[in-house]
Amino acid sequence: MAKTEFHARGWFEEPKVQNSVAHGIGTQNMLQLTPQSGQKPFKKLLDWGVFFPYVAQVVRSEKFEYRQVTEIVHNDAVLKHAIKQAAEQSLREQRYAKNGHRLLTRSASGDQSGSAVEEEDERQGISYQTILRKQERRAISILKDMGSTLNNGLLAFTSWILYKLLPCFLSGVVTNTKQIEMLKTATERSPETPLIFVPLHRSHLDYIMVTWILTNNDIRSPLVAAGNNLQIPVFGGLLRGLGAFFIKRKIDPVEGKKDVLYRAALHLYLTHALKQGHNVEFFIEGGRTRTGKPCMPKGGILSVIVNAFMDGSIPDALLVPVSVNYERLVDGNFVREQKGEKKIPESFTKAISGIWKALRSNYGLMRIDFNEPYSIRELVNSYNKIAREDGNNAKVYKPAARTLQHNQSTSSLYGTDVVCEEHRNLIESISRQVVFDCAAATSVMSTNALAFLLLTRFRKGGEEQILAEALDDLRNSLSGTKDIGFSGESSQILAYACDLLGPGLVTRTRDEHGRLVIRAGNSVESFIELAYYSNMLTPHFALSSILMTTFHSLLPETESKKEAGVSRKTLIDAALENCQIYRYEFILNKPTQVLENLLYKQLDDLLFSGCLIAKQLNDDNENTEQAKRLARNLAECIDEDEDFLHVTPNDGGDEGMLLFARDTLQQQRNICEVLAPFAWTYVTVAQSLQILHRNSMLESEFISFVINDLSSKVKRGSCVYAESISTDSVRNCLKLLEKWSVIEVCNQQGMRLISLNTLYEMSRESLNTIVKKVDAIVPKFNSDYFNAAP
Ligand SMILES: O=P(O)(O)OC[C@H](O)CO
Repeated sequence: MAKTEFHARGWFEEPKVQNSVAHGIGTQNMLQLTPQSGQKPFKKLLDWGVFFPYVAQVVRSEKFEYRQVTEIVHNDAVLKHAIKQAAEQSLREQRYAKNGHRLLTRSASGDQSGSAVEEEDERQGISYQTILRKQERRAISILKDMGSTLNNGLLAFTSWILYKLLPCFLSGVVTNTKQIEMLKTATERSPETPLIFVPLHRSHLDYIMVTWILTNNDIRSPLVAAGNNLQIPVFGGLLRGLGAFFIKRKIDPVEGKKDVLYRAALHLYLTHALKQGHNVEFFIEGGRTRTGKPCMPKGGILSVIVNAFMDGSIPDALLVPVSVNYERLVDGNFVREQKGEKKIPESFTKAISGIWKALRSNYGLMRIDFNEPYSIRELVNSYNKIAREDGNNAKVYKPAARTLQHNQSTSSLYGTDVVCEEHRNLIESISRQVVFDCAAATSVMSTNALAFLLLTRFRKGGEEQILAEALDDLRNSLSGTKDIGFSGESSQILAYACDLLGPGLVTRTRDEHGRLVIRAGNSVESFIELAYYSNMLTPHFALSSILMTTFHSLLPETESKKEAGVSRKTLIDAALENCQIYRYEFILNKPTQVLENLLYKQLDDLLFSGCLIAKQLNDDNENTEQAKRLARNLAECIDEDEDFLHVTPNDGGDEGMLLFARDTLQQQRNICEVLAPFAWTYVTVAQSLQILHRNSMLESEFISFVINDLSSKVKRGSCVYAESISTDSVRNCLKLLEKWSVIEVCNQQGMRLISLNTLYEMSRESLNTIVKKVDAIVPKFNSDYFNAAP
């Protein structure tokens, strides 16, 4: 990719637009948008804003009152109670440290009076008052570290700087005009209801971009929950002034011991922020995705917000799922971490060198989508409705005023899974729904499409013309279901995306016949990085990939037996089992959707595309099948009601049989390829379990072992997917094995030790069953018929 020299742009220079593709219809490029500058018709000709558009934009954009919250929290009775709790906890610990069991035993049996205990404390030099004062000072310091200093001055100044700097490395910041209008309408309609922005987290740039976009569209900037790893000199202060409030990434420093004071401070900070009319933003996945696909949600912050609604602190809040995507990731890549190396912590020098590098490069378009907000009140009502109609004793959630919340120990926190037990299922459902919706609404960028084609259809590369036809097909198949973040002629899009990703990732060269050929770079690292871009599309094709792979694993190996086919019910049941294997890798359905129905719907699509053939039905059954297909499509349209439109086909006898389709073999293979790299990671983890036999291991060591094993398989060529080398997927598979009780994970002084559960320790056979179960998700391309594919 040609490097653009960094140069500060002049006062009247228009944003840089060269080397970019057109963004979708109905969208606007914020870099070219200064609605307050006076350039629009009907504004005064001699308006100074015409000459200083960016200054006019930031000076004239709407200013809001941003109330500081820390003082209010500090005076809250609940915090005072938590300080006392923390002091008592500390007192107990000090007594234990000095006296061990001696004092505790005596106190418990009551043979020592209160004053005697105090005397003993005095002898030991323990003073409750000193401890209390220490906890009071700690509370002040926690709030000082945490608190945001969001203010209009810094917002305006940063906004102006960004107008000048962003065009140096981004060709556009694209938003959807209607979505911005929708947010404005929502705030106008109910100004006292806070907006809770919930973006999927891709880059550190997300923090300031969401704020920048909202500020310049006259929407109140949110307080943003940020990990304290970003509390670095200069940048930490800047982020704080732009709305960041910092949260420890590990809430309880000592395992098994709750930091009651910290939890109370955070809980109160958020609740008071909402009560003071602040909008809030938090990243539901905790950190940035390392794989390009969404991570499993962490319920922490959401739990506090739902609690605030449940205890009547706020009448309602609107959750706004936000989808962010970059044509090229400004943060670089996560290849090191995927290969098992440790993350390099954020620092001032790392930030400066990152910014310097960014300014001298081109990252293409950034796209942001604000999706339809959900009212927490309505969400709670609809989950209650389902709970009541299911009639299965599921909990019904009711908001109820609470005067004083004494028990903060289960309140929830940034990037942790700790949620208020009372609402655990509700929080889990809402957070999965938010992540699902964010992922579904993320716009596909040119680089996502190119990487997806290269990894699933053209692993050895392909002629540009043929790739362009495949891109046309992909765009057609996505149309109506996913937003495409680019427009124009497919071969131009490919050339543009190749240029953007650069020759280290993708090469575009002429072959001996003068034809342009596009190939993925041939290093392991290139494939891992390309997978990041490709994985944006993976969840969209996950169900069909599971179905197709399952179908082939059920199909008898020999040519003659294959004609018999597979029954629909057998296929769906086996696919459902395989979906369970991916439970920590993908969110395949919303909590309100029935997975089985979605699989039947995908099955219809596979039949329609000719990837499967239904055994000829007699006329009556044909009509029944058609009616059921229609009903499934209807259920898909009104997915909230799918529970009531659960339609399964008649599976009796030959009529439910699905036959192997010889003509579309390549297409079937492409579909299977979508999840094949994940399957290889999973099966390698399962096979590696044997090293745990009579041998517990640090989780980190086990992960390194699996990554090394995968690397040598890739080197030997026994695994063709270099992108299977993925620490994230290894971790997800370990969670699954823990869930299945195959392994046990115990925490010893902050280190995670894993070992086999007794059954699997005792019986090799049981362990082999697990390997076999996981192996069912690996596409069997070695079968004769796959080799016969063109
Ligand atoms: O992706 P991580 O883990 O570096 O975390 C990013 C978060 O924004 C940290 O606050």
